Amino acid sequence: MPEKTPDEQQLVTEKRGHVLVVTMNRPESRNALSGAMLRGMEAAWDEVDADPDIRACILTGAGGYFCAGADLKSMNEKAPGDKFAEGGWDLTRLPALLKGRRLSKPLIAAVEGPAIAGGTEILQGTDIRIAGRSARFGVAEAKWGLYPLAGSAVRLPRQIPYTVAMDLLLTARSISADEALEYGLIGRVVDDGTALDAALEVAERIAANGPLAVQAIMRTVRATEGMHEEEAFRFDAEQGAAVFASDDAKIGPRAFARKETPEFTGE
Ligand SMILES: C[C@H]([C@H](O)CC(=O)SCCNC(=O)CCNC(=O)[C@H](O)C(C)(C)COP(=O)(O)OP(=O)(O)OC[C@H]1O[C@@H](n2cnc3c(N)ncnc32)[C@H](O)[C@@H]1OP(=O)(O)O)[C@H]1CC[C@H]2[C@@H]3CCC4=CC(=O)CC[C@]4(C)[C@H]3CC[C@]12C
Repeated sequence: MPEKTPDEQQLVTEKRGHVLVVTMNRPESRNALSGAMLRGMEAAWDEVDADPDIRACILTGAGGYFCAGADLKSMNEKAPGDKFAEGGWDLTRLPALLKGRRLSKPLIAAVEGPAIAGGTEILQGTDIRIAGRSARFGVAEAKWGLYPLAGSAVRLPRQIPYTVAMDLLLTARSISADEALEYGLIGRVVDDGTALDAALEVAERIAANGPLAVQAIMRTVRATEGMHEEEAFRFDAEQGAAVFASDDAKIGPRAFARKETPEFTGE
């Protein structure tokens, strides 16, 4: 394997069994997002979707920090506004930050330290969220005269109570992990330094389940968002029937009867 360039090292991936761990790696800048990091993230999501051996993935940050959003210092060299004005940008989609792109496998966030601005924005594209007790969350963009362009003005009020979402978006203040848990922005608070271990435990549990079942559940949840119940149940029925017709649906009940652990093939 050729050695990675410094740019490529800003986003590190590691496969642990059936789990891909994706690490934002600029700890000296609290893992602030660079163009190179975004390119790495997009490639990682492509790998997750394309590799049938990957059954779950984790997004985390190096050095005890999750992510401080866009690199504000580099915006003094060339502002995103100037970049965008050059053309070639479709701002309805930022696939690296999971705006306009949803993964086909479960994504778990393992948060330590700050998850601010873009950090809380990408969090909203994850499925299961675990944070160390000292983690902090917030959508700080307005504080700097910026806009949360990775989707928070749309997604946050759909994920947490309206008044809390508006408070966070408009005041740009940050909140603790306990508050984020109370509002349902995250699902679990653990001791500092153990978020990745807890995320790995969850990912391994998911990876041990029938992959066809897991991915069909993901598809149904995603595709039926905003659908009328009748239409949603039609989609749900198609997905469920396909899973019940699979080999995995025979392997599971057989293992139960034999008091064995099922070894799913994903077929
Ligand atoms: C549009 C999205 C997104 O919505 C926009 C944003 O995310 S705006 C970012 C706002 N961020 C913040 O408000 C966080 C600022 N930081 C802090 O508040 C604190 O640092 C902290 C709470 C995070 C941590 O506090 P600490 O006390 O622990 O540490 P501190 O001493 O403060 O910091 C330690 C050192 O780290 C440096 N640091 C911290 N944060 C940042 C930061 N955000 N940027 C740079 N450096 C940071 C700090 O200065 C210290 O360093 P010293 O040297 O020691 O002083 C956008 C999201 C992604 C964008 C795209 C990215 C790629 C692109 C590249 C381009 O060229 C074109 C545009 C684009 C595509 C770009 C477009 C916008 C986004 C999509």
